[in-house]
Amino acid sequence: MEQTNQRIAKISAHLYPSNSQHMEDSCGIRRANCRAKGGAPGFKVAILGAAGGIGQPLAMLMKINPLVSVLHLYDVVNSPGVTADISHMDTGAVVRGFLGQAQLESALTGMDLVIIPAGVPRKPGMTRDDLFNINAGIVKTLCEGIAKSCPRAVVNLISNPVNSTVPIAAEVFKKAGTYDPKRLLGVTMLDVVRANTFVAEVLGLDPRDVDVPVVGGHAGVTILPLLSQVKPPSSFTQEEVEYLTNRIQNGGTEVVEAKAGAGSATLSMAYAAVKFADACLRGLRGDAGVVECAFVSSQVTELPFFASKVRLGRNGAEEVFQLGPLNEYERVGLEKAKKELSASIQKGVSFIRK
Ligand SMILES: NC(=O)C1=CN([C@@H]2O[C@H](COP(=O)(O)OP(=O)(O)OC[C@H]3O[C@@H](n4cnc5c(N)ncnc54)[C@H](O)[C@@H]3O)[C@@H](O)[C@H]2O)C=CC1
Ligand SMILES: O=C([O-])CC(=O)C(=O)O
Repeated sequence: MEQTNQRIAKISAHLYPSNSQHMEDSCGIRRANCRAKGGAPGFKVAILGAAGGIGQPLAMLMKINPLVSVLHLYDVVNSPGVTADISHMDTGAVVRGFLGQAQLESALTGMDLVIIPAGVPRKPGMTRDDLFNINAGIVKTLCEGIAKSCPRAVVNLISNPVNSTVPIAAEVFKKAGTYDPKRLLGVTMLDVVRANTFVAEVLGLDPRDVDVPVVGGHAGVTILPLLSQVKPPSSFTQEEVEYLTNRIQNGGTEVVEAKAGAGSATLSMAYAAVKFADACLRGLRGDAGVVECAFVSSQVTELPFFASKVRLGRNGAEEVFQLGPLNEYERVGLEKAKKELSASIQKGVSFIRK
């Protein structure tokens, strides 16, 4: 009997070299005999709000991303179930779940990239700004956690109103002494994704071959598609310009109304968030020429934050590009966008400085 036990121990030690360390599995249960997974090079990514409408498909898509080695899923509800589910996917990333404020620190420690889709979504008849009262506090708390536990992480902020939540995050980081403007990015990728789709429809092209810069911010008239700079170079009638600008600016509302009270864009947003996060990770890896639109600290206009094309590198948004030549229609749109943006930015700043 003793001999048999020794043989099993020997085989086990060979098969499970990490046996003595007891790995924590995806449900947070400490389980013996889990072989140390991974070792695969990659980045550590946390999703805050991972059990939500965006969070769940986003978690699924990030689990597939080969650049991710560790995926932390944090929420105030339901994260154990989502984590258990996602963790069964036979892709490289190791998944761990975290539930509630008491586990925020563990969820964030060591992360390279933090994606934040936490917060309430719109219902028909609401503007994104109507979400401010609830989401401002959520973003503040989560950013305080980031400042404490992973101050060097790149942050992708999705929670609305982005035009105000990004300034809130910046103020929280400034207060904590950890602010690096290059590492804080408001996610406006869905505006670009929509613009590519709608413009491709009008031009009769494959959306994958179309690139539309969308600048400004992420609400109504602050969403400014630059149709004069579409690639491949294209011309539009004035009617097409007005139709496209209006549809791109109101894409979010189109989904909110179609969902009729059941929330806002989640699936297309998860797609857009992964497209953007993947670009950030390629930048962190050191890939050259990674350029996407994002709402960042900016000197492109007189406003402290503005969405435009940025070059993503090892330190986040390493270069913020100028807007390039605008036509008259776009110049008028820019003035309108700046007026609303300025108020939204100020509202975010005042929330923390009050
Ligand atoms: N930037 C963009 O382009 C877009 C932004 N959004 C915004 O994303 C946010 C989330 O949308 P959905 O996923 O549809 O909402 P949802 O309500 O389905 O999910 C939100 C999740 O956040 C969680 N949450 C709430 N408070 C939290 C906290 N303190 N810490 C961690 N998690 C917390 C909730 O438990 C829930 O699981 C909304 O503010 C929405 O307006 C939505 C679409 C596009
Ligand atoms: O419209 C909303 O409330 C959600 C959002 O930001 C979008 O879909 O662009």
